[in-house]
Amino acid sequence: MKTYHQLLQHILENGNIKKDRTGTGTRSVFGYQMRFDLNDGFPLLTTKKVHWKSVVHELLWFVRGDTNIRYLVQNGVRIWNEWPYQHYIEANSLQEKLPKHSKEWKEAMKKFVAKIKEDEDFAARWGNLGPVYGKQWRDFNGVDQLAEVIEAIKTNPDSRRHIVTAWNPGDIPEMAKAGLPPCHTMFQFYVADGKLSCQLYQRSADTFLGVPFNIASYALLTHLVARECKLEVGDFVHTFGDVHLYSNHIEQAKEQLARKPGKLPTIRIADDAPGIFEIGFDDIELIGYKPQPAIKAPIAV
Ligand SMILES: Nc1nc(=O)c2c([nH]1)NC[C@@H]1CN(c3ccc(C(=O)N[C@@H](CCC(=O)O)C(=O)O)cc3)CN21
Ligand SMILES: O=c1ccn([C@H]2C[C@H](O)[C@@H](COP(=O)(O)O)O2)c(=O)[nH]1
Repeated sequence: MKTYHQLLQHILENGNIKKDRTGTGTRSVFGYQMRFDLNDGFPLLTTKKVHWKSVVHELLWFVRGDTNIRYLVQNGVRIWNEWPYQHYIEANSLQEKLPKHSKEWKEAMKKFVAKIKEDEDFAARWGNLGPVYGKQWRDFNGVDQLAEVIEAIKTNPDSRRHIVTAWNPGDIPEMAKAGLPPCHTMFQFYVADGKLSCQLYQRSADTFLGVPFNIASYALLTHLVARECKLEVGDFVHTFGDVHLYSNHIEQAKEQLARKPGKLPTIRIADDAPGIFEIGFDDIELIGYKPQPAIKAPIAV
């Protein structure tokens, strides 16, 4: 995963100092591309431990068209909790009582998450992120983009129109309320030599926390779609707009850069596993993942 290290290094050397929505501050560059041949192994970072379980559950949650964090919470995935929680705080005018990132804020978040898990009505009211990825992939103004793109890959592999877009302009204000406008904005598939490649355009990228998840997630999506279409896997191409390192991730990035990348793991999907729309967590096995220890970093909300 030298490719990812090169991106970290590139931002450290060339990043513009830039303010951002969260008030954290970033070093950022505009435009960058990485390419991973999925036949070289599964691109899950080895120079820090990435929470694989979250990657798989989040992707299955997108594929099933779900937008409520309840499924994630019930499966021990924490990565989307902050946004509906902050929306709950603001909708109930609790900002003064619970200032972002304070001790009280953190304590109250635990209670909020427990309630999402236990109380179905509360989850229905406060756990929804709005019409984010899952909704757009499966029902973009009535179009099941994921099902259609899979059908098109099977019937017309040479097409140059194998696109899924999460950027639905009319829905952006609704997404911004409790979630975020999509960061992984659109992706395209390409077939050559019996291999399926995928390219993602990511408009905004948190290089230290988000990108390792995004690479793994789209690599897994490519495997699942290839299996569905009886193709081998090709490349995953990751193209960026504003790709940044938050100012409170710089030391962590340097710590990671000092580590040497190890051998990549592989994945195996059970032969008797159902298709992409029914596949379960246990059907997907990660083999030989031996990462170096996790590196903690605060998330910008
Ligand atoms: N600022 C920001 N960065 C992101 O990457 C991001 C957002 N916001 N908002 C929406 C989603 C949520 N994603 C997230 C959120 C949290 C982590 C995170 O905290 N990761 C830690 C711990 C993971 C765990 O074990 O639960 C990590 O070390 O990777 C990663 C991706 C990606 N997205
Ligand atoms: O999958 C994801 C989702 C989000 N991010 C990051 C990119 C930015 O740091 C924030 C979003 O903030 P905006 O102001 O809406 O750009 O989340 C990511 O890297 N990957």
